[in-house]
Amino acid sequence: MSAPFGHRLADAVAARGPLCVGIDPHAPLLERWGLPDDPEGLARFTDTVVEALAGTVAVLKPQLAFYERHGSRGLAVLEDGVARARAAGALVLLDAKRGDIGSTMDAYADVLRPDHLLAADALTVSPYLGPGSLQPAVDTARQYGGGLFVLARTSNPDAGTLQHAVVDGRSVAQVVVDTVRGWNTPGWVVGDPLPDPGAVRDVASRFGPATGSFGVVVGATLPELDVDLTGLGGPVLAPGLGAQGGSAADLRRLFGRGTAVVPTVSRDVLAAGPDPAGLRAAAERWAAELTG
Ligand SMILES: O=C(O)c1cc(=O)[nH]c(=O)n1[C@@H]1O[C@H](COP(=O)(O)O)[C@@H](O)[C@H]1O
Repeated sequence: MSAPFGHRLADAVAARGPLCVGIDPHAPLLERWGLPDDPEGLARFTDTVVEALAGTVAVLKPQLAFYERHGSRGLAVLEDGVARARAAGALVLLDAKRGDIGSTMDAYADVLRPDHLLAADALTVSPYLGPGSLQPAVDTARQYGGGLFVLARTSNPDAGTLQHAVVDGRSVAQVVVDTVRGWNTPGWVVGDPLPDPGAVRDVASRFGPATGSFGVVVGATLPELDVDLTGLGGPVLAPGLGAQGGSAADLRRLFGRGTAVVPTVSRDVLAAGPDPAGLRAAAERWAAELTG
């Protein structure tokens, strides 16, 4: 088994900085890069991004939807891109937002197994079927040293319609955060009393050490941080930067300078292609802003 994802992420962030770049080959971006909207165009786009960035950024986050729309040939492009990104030293977070009943979730989580054709380091998952439905993915992640990022407070404007709903005095988003805090606490399972936030000793940031393998997604677009991340013990993936309006200043406003935050940018970096130097410069600009 590889080392636990949380440890590998902390090492990657220490060596390369916290930036995650999303690989989102939208049809308009392919066109802008002068590429056809077909598997060949997809392959050239993916190769270019991987070659330009996999040796320098901590995490690459391919968005599965943009590969699936090209059918099996698109998935073959993704398999190749994921393998090459990992070989070049980037962690790969597969953005698939999976969520289903346990038996199906178990199959989705197979992507965290090293022998899977798409073998990724971590996976985004949706908790809509209830925190317990994600348990098979937690088990697979633990077994193979993988990670999960669970949607908690997403970056889209109407996300609060569901995520602010209150269940037994806690918002849905808070239930998600508390569950992930539990998964980062040894021995805890869904249904147990919630672990004390202070139980995870806070050494790296006010959100706890970034060494847990289970993280949450909290958008950089939120007007205010309306979930309590204290003692989370794992990373916070923060999308919504650039194209969705979020900025480095928003990240600082929402999260302070906690090292456990992994900011992720897709279009705002990818628009600088297809020149690899342009892509690298755009990623470096974001990295500088985020750490500045
Ligand atoms: O899980 C995600 O990555 C995610 C969660 C969220 O709340 N908002 C969000 O935009 N994302 C993803 O992050 C990427 C954002 O792309 P850009 O807006 O181009 O940076 C897309 O692939 C989204 O699917």
